[in-house]
Amino acid sequence: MAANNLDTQYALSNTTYYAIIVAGGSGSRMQSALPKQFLLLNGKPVLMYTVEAFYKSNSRPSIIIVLPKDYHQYWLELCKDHDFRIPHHLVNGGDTRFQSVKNGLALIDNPDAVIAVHDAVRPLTQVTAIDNAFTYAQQHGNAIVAVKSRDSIRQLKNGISAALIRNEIYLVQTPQTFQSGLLRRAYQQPYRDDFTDDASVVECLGININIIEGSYTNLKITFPEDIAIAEMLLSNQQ
Ligand SMILES: Nc1ccn([C@@H]2O[C@H](COP(=O)(O)OP(=O)(O)OP(=O)(O)O)[C@@H](O)[C@H]2O)c(=O)n1
Ligand SMILES: C[C@](O)(CO)[C@H](O)COP(=O)(O)O
Repeated sequence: MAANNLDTQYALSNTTYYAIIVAGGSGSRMQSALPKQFLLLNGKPVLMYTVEAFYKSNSRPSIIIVLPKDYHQYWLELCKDHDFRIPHHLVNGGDTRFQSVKNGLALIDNPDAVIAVHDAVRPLTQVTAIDNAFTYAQQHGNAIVAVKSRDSIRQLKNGISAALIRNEIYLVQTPQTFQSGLLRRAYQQPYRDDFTDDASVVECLGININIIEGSYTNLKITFPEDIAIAEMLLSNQQ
């Protein structure tokens, strides 16, 4: 675990809300030499937009950024270049998103914490979604943001396709927010390939996952074309 050595370093111990921003991936589908969390959107790195959204929220969580271990120095230099001073702590990423979340969790020892896990590569998340997720999880144990499918949905199995009921289908996003004890217990389970998000890990404990309203613009930057879409959406927001 590496600590951020900017003058933004601060103690994690006594806030209730925490955000684990997972930026430990390599972005293979983006096919760029630089991991996508550091790519520029209208001149500013993706990860900075994401951290800013949490910093601007009313919840004002303590922020933990999970980075690939070879990119800590690179990030610190980016922070200096962009005069980025939002307080945060840095942790090494793992080989999977699951392991990266686990590494972030290891930094939090407050049993009363409410923890949001968020993809670094969702820079367009709205502050209201962050606040709603924290508040809902504090009251009900967990909350994930998701949007209803706008397209018709079919499932293809063994060559046979079948329509699914669209109104029952949600597309899951982040933040995904949980009471600390629950998330910690969930991440003690052995890794499985079908753990594609935090909700799937927690659900494995037999817990019902609460869905709250997300936004269609909460894009996950995954493929090269997503950069232009994100830049356009950001320009519209300003
Ligand atoms: N070992 C990993 C893998 C992913 N992530 C993070 O999880 C988020 C969502 O993952 P994804 O979009 O799949 O990112 P990558 O794994 O980097 O992309 P790809 O699957 O295309 O390689 C990203 O912010 C990514 O940095 C992480 O922290 N640690
Ligand atoms: C966590 C997530 O963003 C929810 O939609 C998604 O599951 C990440 O998936 P990926 O395969 O790591 O892109």
